Amino acid sequence: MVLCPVIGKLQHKRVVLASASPRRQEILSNAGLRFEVVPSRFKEKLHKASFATPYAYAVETAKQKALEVAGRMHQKDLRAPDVVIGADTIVAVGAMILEKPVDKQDAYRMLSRLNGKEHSVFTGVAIVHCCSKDISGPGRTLRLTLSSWAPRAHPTDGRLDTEVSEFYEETTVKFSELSEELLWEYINSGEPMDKAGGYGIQALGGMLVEYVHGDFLNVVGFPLNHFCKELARLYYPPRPEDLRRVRHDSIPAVDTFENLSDSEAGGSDPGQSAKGGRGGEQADGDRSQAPRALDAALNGADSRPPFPTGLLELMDGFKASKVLFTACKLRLFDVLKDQGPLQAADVARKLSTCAGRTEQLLGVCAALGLLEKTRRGYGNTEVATLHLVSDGEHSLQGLAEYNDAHVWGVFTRLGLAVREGADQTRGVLGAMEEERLSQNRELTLQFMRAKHSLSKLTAHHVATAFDLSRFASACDLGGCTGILARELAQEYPRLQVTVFDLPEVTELSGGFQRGGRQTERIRFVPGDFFKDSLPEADLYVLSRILQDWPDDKLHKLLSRISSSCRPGGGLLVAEAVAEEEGASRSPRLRTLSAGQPRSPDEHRRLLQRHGFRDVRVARAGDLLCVVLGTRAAP
Ligand SMILES: Cc1cn([C@@H]2O[C@H](COP(=O)(O)OP(=O)(O)OP(=O)(O)O)[C@@H](O)[C@H]2O)c(=O)[nH]c1=O
Repeated sequence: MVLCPVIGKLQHKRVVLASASPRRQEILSNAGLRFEVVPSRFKEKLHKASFATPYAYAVETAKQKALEVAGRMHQKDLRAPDVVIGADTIVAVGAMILEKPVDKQDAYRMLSRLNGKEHSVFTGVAIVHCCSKDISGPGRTLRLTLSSWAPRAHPTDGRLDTEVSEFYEETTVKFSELSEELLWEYINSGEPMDKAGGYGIQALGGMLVEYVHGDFLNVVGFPLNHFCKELARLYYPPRPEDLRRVRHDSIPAVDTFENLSDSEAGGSDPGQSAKGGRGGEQADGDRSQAPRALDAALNGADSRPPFPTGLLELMDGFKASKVLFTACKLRLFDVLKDQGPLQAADVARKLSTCAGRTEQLLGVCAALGLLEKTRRGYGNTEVATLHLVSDGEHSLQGLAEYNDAHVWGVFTRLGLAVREGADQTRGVLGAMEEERLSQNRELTLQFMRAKHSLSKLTAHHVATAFDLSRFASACDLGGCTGILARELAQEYPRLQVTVFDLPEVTELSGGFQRGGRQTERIRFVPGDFFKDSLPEADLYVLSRILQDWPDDKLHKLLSRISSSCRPGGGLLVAEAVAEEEGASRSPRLRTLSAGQPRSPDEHRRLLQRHGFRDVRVARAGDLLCVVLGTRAAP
């Protein structure tokens, strides 16, 4: 059987399938693989929003399922299996990921989303090669860095070293237009309940399907063909002379995009190179993932270090940001919102851009989960519709524009900042400082749009982190466009809110106001909180202000607020979350301003130092920590 030699490579190894899926077990058994079944106990609760693409989520889930079983078996019987296979199948429609329905209503919700639509089924697969090594034993113990920071088992008398090979497969499926009656009849059959997306293509669910493009078994739950190719690559790696130039596809297809930047646009559709999954391409440059490399490395026959996948992702990261910024600047998402889906050539025509390079850009955006590609062309995904269309309620277009126009330049001067220690924002935004915002209206507006879009994400969390109903008036220092003021006025019907900010900001804030009753309780007062008297208020608010100032300025501002605040008054501070004190600072690079994120305890001590007591700390989403202190009697 053509695949036997490949499957045969595993015949003399202890293979475990870390899956309770009867379909997966059947597919692998039918292919002649001998294995034990040890269902994984990994809870499939990874934070979906933290993955750039649906398939990245499936691959990571598959990996964690397999590593959990490998670690548990290593602990239990001190001899981990040789190979553990994990898999995770998800259905993706737009940027929405559909897993197994929790109940019939959920199944109905899923099937309704899929009804009459084309969607993708991704199965992520992880092949974990294990090697238990007795750390007290003789010989060389080589700690191999995992290609991903996977949890290690807590060895009793040996360390479990693992090498993870991972990939995903995508299959496109289209449902016919289905009646409510048929959907409920299918749901009441019970078949949907243990299947991603709420359907089983291999059974009754087959009746719902109009067409399938790609590997059918991948939909059922295990991409056998890709799995065998992966085994072939691992156990029969190409000879050096066969090796193509190593391509790092940590940012799918950006590499292709870059290659084409120096030649007439054309070439392969980057979206396709991303479809094959990372294992196929990554592994070409990733030979150290092959088990032979692990054996050789452990026996000293080969001292090459493990492939630095994570590091390459870090090196490539800037390309993805620049692709996003370019797409935003071209208003790509606006065009697709109004006229999508569109074929690449039509997009190029509407944007008056080069057809070939536009196609590359679209492919990369699709690979990054910003666009979805169907037979009818490219359309916005859910996240693009929500956050990248310029007039959307939750648009982050302003932030992208500002980062591209200004912050990007700041980071090009990072070396100077590190060498000279100066705050390099002056180098790029210096124009803003020296010539003052008032003489640079466009720059001010870009800054305000960026701050407006970012503040919109957290304004409600900040306004509701504590019960502020005891205050009758609030002053939002540096309140910019008044987005937080709106939330405060909306949340606390009797609160009067003053937004206090530089004259060149308050004169432009009108453009950001939307109507509504609460605006009657909001006023904008121009001024400089370092120089001018602060408006009277029961509660002073600082949202994303302190972290942008050096300590001397920060203490000056807090001292001025403390003097203006009457006993019993409050100070509400909302700032970027930093790691706990002493840990490495949040890896999110700041805009090189002179301030830095502080831990909740550092904020607490800061307020106490300036006369505030009963200091409480809360979290506002993933981004901010909120601190509220009460002014003590002097
Ligand atoms: C789209 C589709 C999915 N499935 C099954 O859906 C489950 C996905 O869930 P999972 O979390 O990946 O796997 P599991 O079943 O929970 O097992 P485990 O690996 O232990 O998590 C798997 O069963 C698949 O076959 C079908 O049988 N037919 C289909 O058309």
